[in-house]
Amino acid sequence: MPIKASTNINMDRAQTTYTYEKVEEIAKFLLAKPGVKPPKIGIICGTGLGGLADTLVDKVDVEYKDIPSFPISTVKGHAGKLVFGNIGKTPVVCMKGRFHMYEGYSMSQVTLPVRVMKLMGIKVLCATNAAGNLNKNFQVGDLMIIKDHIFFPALGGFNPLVGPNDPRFGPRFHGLSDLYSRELKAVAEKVGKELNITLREGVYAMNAGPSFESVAECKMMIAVGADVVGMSTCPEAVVAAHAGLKVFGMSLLTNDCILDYSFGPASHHEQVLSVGESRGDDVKKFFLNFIKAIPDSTLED
Ligand SMILES: O=P(O)(O)O[C@@H]1C[C@H](O)[C@@H](CO)O1
Ligand SMILES: Nc1nc2[nH]cnc2c(=O)[nH]1
Repeated sequence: MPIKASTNINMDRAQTTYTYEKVEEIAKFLLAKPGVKPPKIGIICGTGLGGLADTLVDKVDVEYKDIPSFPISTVKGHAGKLVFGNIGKTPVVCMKGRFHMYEGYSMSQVTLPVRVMKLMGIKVLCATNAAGNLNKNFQVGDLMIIKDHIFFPALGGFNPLVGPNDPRFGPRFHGLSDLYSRELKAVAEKVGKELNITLREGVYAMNAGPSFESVAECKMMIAVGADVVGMSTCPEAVVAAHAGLKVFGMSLLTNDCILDYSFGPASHHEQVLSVGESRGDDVKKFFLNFIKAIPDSTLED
């Protein structure tokens, strides 16, 4: 696909691009669409995992290109639309396609949808992703609950909260020691057991991408406590928690990271898509049941 120059892409570190009023305007634009109900849960579908959005009942699709000021998806496996609908009695919105730093989007662009979903009314953000496996006890195809993360770009200054802080989005300083909701993790564990789906738990590390990791980088990530590595999720999780949302994260392990120089060069994207396809049914089954198991009290103000 030819790449078109776009004014939509910039690499500013500061969170200056979208004011509260702009985010509110986008939220109101979406809520005014016929058939759209204020969602209680936002779900970000990772690479190859968009099938979950197709399972919603009473669906309304809105293409990113038709949403004012929204970025567009440029990656295979990310369809580029919001899908509103119901899971059981709960109104949800799925992002069928997310934005990544390596596409050239700023952190404010990557996380814009989270703030839009917050102003539309969500209380819980579920972020899914495809990730490379670093843990010798895990296997390709496993699902892993994210219990914590290592946000390498943020440690280097690319934190989505850099820049002037509007307190209507959240506080200036915000602790991350309980970033991934322990309450939602407990619900997920119970649902996994009931469905007989094995759920691993571990630490997700974010590499900005688009290069997959070198052997030395993989070894470094293992040494600092990462179980899997990907190219997303941390920015959205941080902005969601800053806004007071409960966050649940899940990785599908789509490939083993290469820890041995005897392997040739590997680019995993096609494998990522095919494992997403082959494990998609379990991901759908898990989320349909997980969303239904979230207590009403968790989705109240
Ligand atoms: O959007 P996610 O994090 O699921 O996508 C992963 C990271 C890259 O975008 C892509 C690599 O295949 O999959
Ligand atoms: N950084 C990174 N992201 C991925 N997404 C899916 N697999 C991988 C991987 O091995 N590394």
